[in-house]
Amino acid sequence: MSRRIRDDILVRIYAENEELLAFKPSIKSGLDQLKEELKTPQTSVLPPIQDDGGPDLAVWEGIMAPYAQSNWLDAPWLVTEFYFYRRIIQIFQYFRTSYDPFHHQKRLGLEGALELTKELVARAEEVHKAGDPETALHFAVFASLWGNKMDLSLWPSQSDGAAANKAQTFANVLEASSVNLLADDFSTVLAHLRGAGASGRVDIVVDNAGFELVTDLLLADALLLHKLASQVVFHLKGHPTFVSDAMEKDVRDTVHYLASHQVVAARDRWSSYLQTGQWDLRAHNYWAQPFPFWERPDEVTEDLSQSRLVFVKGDANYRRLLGDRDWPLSTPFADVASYFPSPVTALRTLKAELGCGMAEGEVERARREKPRDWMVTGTYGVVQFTDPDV
Ligand SMILES: O=P(O)(O)OC[C@H]1O[C@](O)(CO)[C@@H](O)[C@@H]1O
Repeated sequence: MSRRIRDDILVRIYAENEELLAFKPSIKSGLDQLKEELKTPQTSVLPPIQDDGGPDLAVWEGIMAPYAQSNWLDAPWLVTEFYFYRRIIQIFQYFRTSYDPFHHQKRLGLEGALELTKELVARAEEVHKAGDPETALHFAVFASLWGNKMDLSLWPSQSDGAAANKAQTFANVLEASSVNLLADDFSTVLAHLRGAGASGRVDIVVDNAGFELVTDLLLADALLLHKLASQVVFHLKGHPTFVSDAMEKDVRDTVHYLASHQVVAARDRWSSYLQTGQWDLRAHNYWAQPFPFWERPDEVTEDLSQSRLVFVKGDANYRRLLGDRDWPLSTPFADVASYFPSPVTALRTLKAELGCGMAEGEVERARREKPRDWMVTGTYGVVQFTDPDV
């Protein structure tokens, strides 16, 4: 982990913020110090987050208190990953400047996926016109699930030349989706959304900006168009983290960018959803912290409990849903996630070695097909639902 952060993520941070670093030596030396720590992760004790004006400082003191003497390797992986990104924004003084060191990558992710996005939105429009809510939701849920395989932490943004490959890859991914599903509660999700008191509010705990975010917007669009929700609330990171994770401004930038690049749905519908509040964007620093989801500030619990269904996107959010624990893989999802304050659906491609709710036969199949890395490449996915009240 520390090597990937140092040799990949940190290298890109230097390169993509070169202009700023040239006249801000304090930021450069902060990055240099972090790089030094990561060269000797087994002996570098994790320094506390300093007062950088962040409203989350006391929370981070609490998070890091048990690890005051820990180094990069002996503190839990999830904690050090979130901590790394919190250190980065401390170095860049995000809370004083609003400077997003990952802006460039997020932008490349969006631009590099423009052709693919147009193709996908056009397909979604055809599906909507056909008028069948089940087909429309199916298309949108699986686009949103497999959109998570495109995240920038695994797929560095590339030039336009690679866009065709991405389009092809994504087409293949969608096609292969049913084969690569290790748990599929789609029909229960649909029944729930169509159930008593249909419509109302549906939430999405968002993961990455770029192409994945576009697929989440498609999901939110489908929910409204087919009257499966009357409002969609997006939960976004309060500050830059995990490279490409989406913040409120990334959603607005994305809709604006697509609207000005002839994506008609973005121009005609998505912009007005944002204006009317049918799409409601809510940012909280909690989403950028390593707590298991059963440890929540009261206001987050209160907020989520208003929802008819919360979609939880991506691998890092899924790890938090499971408390990053090593559950037996066949443990029913309901047994793990029944603490959630509302009905919940996880849309996750597997990128970390943990999981639940997967039948033994499916796990065996995946192990046979990709013995070395079936859990970490995003090849396999799950759609898992539970309603704690049922
Ligand atoms: O964007 P996602 O789906 O949350 O994936 C991020 C994942 O990448 C990693 O940082 C490395 O694989 C995992 O720790 C994390 O779960």
